[in-house]
Amino acid sequence: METTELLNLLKIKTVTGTIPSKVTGIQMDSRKIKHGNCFICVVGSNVDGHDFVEDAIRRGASLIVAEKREVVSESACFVLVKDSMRVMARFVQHFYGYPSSELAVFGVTGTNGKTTVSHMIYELLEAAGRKSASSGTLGFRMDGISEPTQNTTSDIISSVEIMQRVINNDCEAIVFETSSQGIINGRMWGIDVDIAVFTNLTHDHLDYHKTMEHYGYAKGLLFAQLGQDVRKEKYAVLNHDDPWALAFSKMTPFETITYGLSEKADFYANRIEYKENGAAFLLHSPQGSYTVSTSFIGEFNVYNTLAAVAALYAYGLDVHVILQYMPGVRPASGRMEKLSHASGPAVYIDYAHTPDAIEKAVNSLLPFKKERLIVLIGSGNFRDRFKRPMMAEKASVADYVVITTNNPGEEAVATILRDFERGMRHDRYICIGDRAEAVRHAIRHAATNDIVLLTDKGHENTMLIGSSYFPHSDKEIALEQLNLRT
Ligand SMILES: CC(=O)N[C@H]1[C@@H](OP(=O)(O)OP(=O)(O)OC[C@H]2O[C@@H](n3ccc(=O)[nH]c3=O)[C@H](O)[C@@H]2O)O[C@H](CO)[C@@H](O)[C@@H]1O[C@H](C)C(=O)N[C@@H](C)C(=O)N[C@H](CCC(=O)O)C(=O)O
Ligand SMILES: Nc1ncnc2c1ncn2[C@@H]1O[C@H](COP(=O)(O)OP(=O)(O)OP(=O)(O)O)[C@@H](O)[C@H]1O
Repeated sequence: METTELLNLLKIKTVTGTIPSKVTGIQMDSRKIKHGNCFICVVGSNVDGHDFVEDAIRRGASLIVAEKREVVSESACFVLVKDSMRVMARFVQHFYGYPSSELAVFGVTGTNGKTTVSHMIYELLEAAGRKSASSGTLGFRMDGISEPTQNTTSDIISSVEIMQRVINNDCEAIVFETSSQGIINGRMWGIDVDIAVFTNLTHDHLDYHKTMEHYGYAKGLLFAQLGQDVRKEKYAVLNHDDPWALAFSKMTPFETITYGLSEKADFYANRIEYKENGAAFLLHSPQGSYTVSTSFIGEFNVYNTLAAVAALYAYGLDVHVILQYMPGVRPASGRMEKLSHASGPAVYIDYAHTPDAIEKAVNSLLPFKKERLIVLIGSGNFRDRFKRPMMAEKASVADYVVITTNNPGEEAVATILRDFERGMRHDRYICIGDRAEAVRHAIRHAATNDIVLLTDKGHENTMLIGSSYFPHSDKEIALEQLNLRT
């Protein structure tokens, strides 16, 4: 692309050096620079991108966008700007031809349920023959491929590149899981979201956001991101039963479609039958009432199902068409995933890592308890320490609790265990710092009629100890231990 085409997008800038005629790509990471690329310096939370200007030039960058005058040299053309993140969003969207405008874009946000709802939307679109993609905690998925992503919400350059691939693959839709950190850090800037979905808002990430108000504000920005151009067909899909939905509905001029268990919601469920391997209920929708059967356990998954159905209705699919494919959709990896093994206790691998998610996961298993419910909880690496006693309090409903770590990183194991212990409501628990040993203990300790719920690790297959990642899979360890019992 002509460099001047990009530079003309900016009103306030200072350019030094000879402007290269063309830009061959845009990068925020010097290690990815190729000949003729534009390198955008971003001040990060670990390091400052301005420190990598020389590296970027050595690798072939010919245009540098920076906020700090000190880095300017004669080795390249420099563009000094006020805010390089903003410039990056504009440059990269322009460079790739605004790909989100050619796709139906779903954005799913909320404290819990983003992955599950995104997974359901993606699987249902595919089943209905609407070629699609999704990007989030489980990685980038399209056409049977699954590639890991660093974040739940990827940086803007990765997302735009992904959308370009999705268009080249003739897809019509993409589902983005949008974390509050991703939104507030501008990782969604310039993405033309068509259907914004809200699951719920409860305690999490307060190490980052400090207050629930700021956390809510960050989530709300997704609904503001629908924009103001009312010639477009856009929708906000909101959980009627969550008090934050009202605030989010005020952030958009577009129609809101609500879901929940209240009869006031546009999509609501009643006559719910909870089963050990799913749920069945009566769904009431603007297109009539239908019986629904799913492989998703617990009330929270009834909400997730309603959110996905409402989002796909907003997209343009008929409710009876969506529901036709619902029985074939399996839970996402590590989300209330029941291990399949010949005998022994029922073991569930789950990703619950907030007080609300622990409560919901525990409550969804209680009706099936024959003898005891054993719950394993863990955390680490200084992540939102305030939530740990609250998680332990919710886990206390179980008959026996195994307190452990998860990705302890640089944090002292004793501190993590003590944080949890403060929230315990009874003394039927044990603290085991090493997670692998804790998982083994939970299974060894369980009788055949017990239920074991392993939370917080879900699909992940690594463990951060110190600054290094080691292989670790709750699922593999649990299956090994179960096999030893037979
Ligand atoms: C605190 C935070 O949000 N960090 C995110 C941020 O990275 P950063 O600011 O730390 O970047 P940095 O390492 O300081 O580097 C600064 C700049 O120098 C550049 N650099 C660096 C090294 C080098 O050799 N050359 C170079 O050019 C980097 O590319 C970058 O542009 O920008 C990166 C790119 O977008 C993110 O990957 C990274 O997420 C980190 C890994 C993270 O853990 N973030 C968490 C807080 C997060 O965002 N979590 C949510 C999920 C929450 C949930 O739902 O549970 C998420 O969306 O993932
Ligand atoms: N709607 C919901 N309400 C409360 N808890 C939920 C809900 N959906 C899922 N959960 C719980 O939260 C856990 C994580 O679910 P999921 O991965 O779908 O959420 P998420 O928002 O994507 O989380 P993260 O952003 O941390 O990946 C599940 O394993 C389950 O225990």
